[in-house]
This record gives sequence, structure tokens and C-alpha cells, in this order.
Amino acid sequence: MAKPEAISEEFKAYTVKDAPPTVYYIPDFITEAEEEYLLQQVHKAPKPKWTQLSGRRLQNWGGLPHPKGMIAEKLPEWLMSYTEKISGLGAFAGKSANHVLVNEYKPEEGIMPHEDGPLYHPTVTTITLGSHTLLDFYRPVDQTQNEVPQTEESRYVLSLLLRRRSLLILQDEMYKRYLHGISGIAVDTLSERVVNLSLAGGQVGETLSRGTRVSLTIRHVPKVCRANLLLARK
Ligand SMILES: O=C(O)CCC(=O)C(=O)O
Ligand SMILES: [Fe+2]
Repeated sequence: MAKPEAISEEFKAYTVKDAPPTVYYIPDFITEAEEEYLLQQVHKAPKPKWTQLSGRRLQNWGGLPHPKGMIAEKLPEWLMSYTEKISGLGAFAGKSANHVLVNEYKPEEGIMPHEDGPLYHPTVTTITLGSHTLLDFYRPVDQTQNEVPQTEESRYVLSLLLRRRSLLILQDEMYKRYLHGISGIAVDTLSERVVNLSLAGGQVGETLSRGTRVSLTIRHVPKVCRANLLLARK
């Protein structure tokens, strides 16, 4: 079935207005039972499916994105129902998500500020399981000025509170211009720089202890290699 080219009207109510374009934050996108089911599936994966990195471990599903084209692998059923649901909202401009990264962070783990880059359609959608986190955004280093040292602190712009069971959709400037990261701490303090508190719930000054968070980062890789499919048919 054809997917819509833009986010459906009912989701526009979930736009985070105090962030640059475009952020949608949808609380309780999945139920507690679905969260439980997804965590079970993640933990059922065979051990070699995990890659241990410093500060997190991850599973890659759908193939490895590559400048020459990803050799696509079929997503497992348990992920397909969610990739289809999110694609059906119009998150990927009429295309279907074909790639999922599963990241697991213990308290005090995180991910350095980075850009997701050109191998993906410029939209990232994230389901959060097990625990909240704060996703922090940074301006890129300004190459045109070298008078004032540019620290992570001086480049920090805002944060989003990602509650368990929520869906985050990032597009446009928020995907293309800003970097995102998660600091390696165990307790988050909500500040006025957390710009989605009205949608996520929470008070400035409140502290939240992190548990183990599993995120499903769901994306569309436009450049896919067909070679393996041709070989498979012979
Ligand atoms: O866990 C997250 O929500 C962020 C993951 C991420 O930025 C990535 O895998 O590129
Ligand atoms: Fe990322």
C-alpha cells in the first residue's frame, strides 16, 4: 500500500514547538505489553548479534548501510510490524523503513554527539524501551570563527526527554544541521532547556534516575544493492 508523503495531520499535534524544525514527540506510542514484547525479542537475539561498543551495545538489522548501496536483509517480523506502522504515518516521505539499530545503554552509558549522515533518508524515528533518557542537541563547530573556543558546552542547544514507550521523529534542520548525543550519566536533572516537557510530562528541577534503556532507531536507507537478490534467483 502506498505510504503518505508527509506526516499525517493527527500527528502534527505532537510537534515540539520550542525546537528548530522538525521534532515530533509521541508519548505512549506503544503499550506496556508491546514494550515487554519488544524487550523480550531484543534479548532473544543470539549473542553474536550484539556488537559491544564503548558505552553501549548494539544490534544492526536490515543490512549495513554503505555508500555503494546496502545489501538489504529482510527485517524480522517483530520489527516489521513497527517499521510498517511508522512508515504508514508518512515519516519517510512515502518510503518504507528498511533499517533498524537497537542500542542498549546502562546508566552512565551514552553516545557522543554525532550526525547520522547521508546514508539515510534525512529522518530518524526512535522508540524508547525500558527507561527514559535525555537526547542532547549541539550546533556544529563553526569553521568560520576561531576567536572563541567552541566547547561542547558552548555548542549545546537543547534536550528532549524521551520517556519509555514514546516515539520520536526528527527531520529537516534537526536531522541535517544539529548533532545529537546522550551523556554518560546516571541521573538526569530536567532544566528549561528540555523543550518537550509539556508533551513528555515533567517539571523543571525534577531528577530522574536512569535504568537500562533500549532504543529502536528506525530509518530508511535509500541506496540498496540489488546484487544479492539477483544472485539468490539464479
Ligand atoms: O539511542 C538513541 O536514541 C540514539 C541512537 C543514535 O543516535 C544512533 O544510533 O545513531
Ligand atoms: Fe544518531
